[in-house]
Amino acid sequence: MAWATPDSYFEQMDRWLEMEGEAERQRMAERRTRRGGNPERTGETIVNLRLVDHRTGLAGRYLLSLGKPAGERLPMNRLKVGSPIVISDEDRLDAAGVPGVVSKRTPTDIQVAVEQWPDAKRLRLDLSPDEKTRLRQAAAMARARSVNGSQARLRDALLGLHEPRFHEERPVEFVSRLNESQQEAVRFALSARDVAIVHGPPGTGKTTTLTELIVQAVEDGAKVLACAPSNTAVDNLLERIAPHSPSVLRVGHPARVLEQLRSHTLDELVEADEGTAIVQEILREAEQLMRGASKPSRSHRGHAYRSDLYAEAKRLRQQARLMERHIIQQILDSADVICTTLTIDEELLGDRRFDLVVIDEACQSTEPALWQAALRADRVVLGGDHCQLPPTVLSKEAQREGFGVSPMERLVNRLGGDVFRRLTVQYRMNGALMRFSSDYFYDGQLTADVSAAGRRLADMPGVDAPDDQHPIIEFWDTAGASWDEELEPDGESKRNPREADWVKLQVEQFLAAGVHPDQIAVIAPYAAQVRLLRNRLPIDGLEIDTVDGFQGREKEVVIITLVRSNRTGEIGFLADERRTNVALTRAKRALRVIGDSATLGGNPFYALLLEYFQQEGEYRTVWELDSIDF
Ligand SMILES: Nc1ncnc2c1ncn2[C@@H]1O[C@H](COP(=O)(O)OP(=O)(O)OP(=O)(O)O)[C@@H](O)[C@H]1O
Repeated sequence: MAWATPDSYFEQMDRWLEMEGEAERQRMAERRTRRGGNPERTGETIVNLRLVDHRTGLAGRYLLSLGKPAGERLPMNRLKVGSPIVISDEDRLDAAGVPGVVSKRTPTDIQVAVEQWPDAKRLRLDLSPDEKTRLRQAAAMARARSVNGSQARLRDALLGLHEPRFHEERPVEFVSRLNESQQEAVRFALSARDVAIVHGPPGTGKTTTLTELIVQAVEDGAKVLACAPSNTAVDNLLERIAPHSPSVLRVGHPARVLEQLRSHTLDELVEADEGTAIVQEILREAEQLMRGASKPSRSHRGHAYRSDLYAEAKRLRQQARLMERHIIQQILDSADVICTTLTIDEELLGDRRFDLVVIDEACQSTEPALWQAALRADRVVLGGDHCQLPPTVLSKEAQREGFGVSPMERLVNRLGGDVFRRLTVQYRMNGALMRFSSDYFYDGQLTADVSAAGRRLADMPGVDAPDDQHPIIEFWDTAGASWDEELEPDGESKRNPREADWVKLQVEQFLAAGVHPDQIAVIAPYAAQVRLLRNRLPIDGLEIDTVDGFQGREKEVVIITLVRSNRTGEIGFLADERRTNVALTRAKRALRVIGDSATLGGNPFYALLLEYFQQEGEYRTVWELDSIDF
């Protein structure tokens, strides 16, 4: 989509943002008032939680760890680190809950940061509409609308209103070993005067390339803001940058609590700062004064004395807060690279500007999410792949109108090759496994690096697989076998029990051959099928998830169940080819897919995919199985 002026663009975005807000609010209201059925089924609610532990975080927030009774595992849910939530009293759902943010997750516990103590025994968590983020995005867009000078030039370049401009490329001494297309992308991005894009198809080292770009920019003396839409993607970047640049700082909640990441978080750095001991001492003193003041006293003088103590305690608290703020600002000042999600804590970063903003996974960002980060420098580099998952949009109407198109996709479509460089060597898939995706999505430009090109299951230590020269690439067709899809009881999601039986058989075969459970991914497009499979295959280490859970990840073996099988050829959101592209490109050595060619084959994309399996791999039918009544 193209807009003729900044005003028309921002007016459209304000409208879509409002529609999205309305869709989120409606969804939460429906969830909270729905009676009967299992409220956890949506993945947006967890019920029957108890307080397991608590502590105090920065700026006096409470960090509450919540879990099920007897340490039961939490249900499959979409409450990720950084998600806004509401905690409510399970028995008083009509009362307004306490708002907060998820700050950590384990299989059995979920930690949330809140400013108020929730007063209840049985707690419920609901994913909440993200009003705060929306307000920040709307405010950033309002600013972007009225900027001038170099910022206006960048804005207009990001809107595609003028061609991107570049300096002459300069020679670069790379710190990592990069292939030719990666080197070219770094030189290109370093030469950008306003905007440049690094297009990274699956496994091509997009994050590796963006990391090199950041390291090079820092060597040139630049201050860099490194962002991504999700906490996990920010952590990925941070993990790569940290070994090269000690002064990299992570703000916000890290989703992965790795030791090497923790030492870069603002919380840890503040804690390690010498000044923090003094702040804590002052806070202790303030607390003592408060305690003294709250002791009962009858004398008249006592009353005045008490209010003096309160006033002094308040003064000390303010002093401590100021000192803490000063420490934080010093830490921010000394960082060469600051890593954060696109939802920027404006209070923390103030009007700090950078020489370069880098946004990884930029194709998972909506347009309004771009502007908080983009306005903080005159140069922006976006990295991503518009042929993989687009941003999530709830409002069906906004989606239909085009809200699901990320800024990166829009720019690539509008400006073409002038604005991006594509990485073309991939390090994940065996060459044959890669071919379909390369031909269909990437103009046949991908090649497999020698380290990956010949990867086979038989080469894995301890695995007893046929010593075939080919990787495993199989499509199992259920056409005519009546392995029909069904609607999950009390739900809207689809599942296919017979395909689930087949998946179980495949997993058992791979395990028997010596493949470790954590080397296998089972991918299903529908949450109901994921739930069914998780019940049937409770194997430690085996990951069963929807496509979204696997974006950016890889496994030795991937099993995909496509679920849809009906007489009308309806394929629902399988029609989004990019979703299937992600699923197909996670495997390094073995890929087995099950689906119904009669249902899928009417779609030209799946017709080509089936052809690929016939040519490159094996095309089998479930009629071959010893008994299809297993
Ligand atoms: N030039 C290179 N030489 C050797 N290995 C490389 C090179 N570039 C990337 N890799 C390897 O390829 C793998 C993928 O790299 P990276 O995670 O940077 O890719 P990505 O494109 O961000 O991945 P995704 O497909 O998940 O978005 C990593 O294991 C990385 O070490």
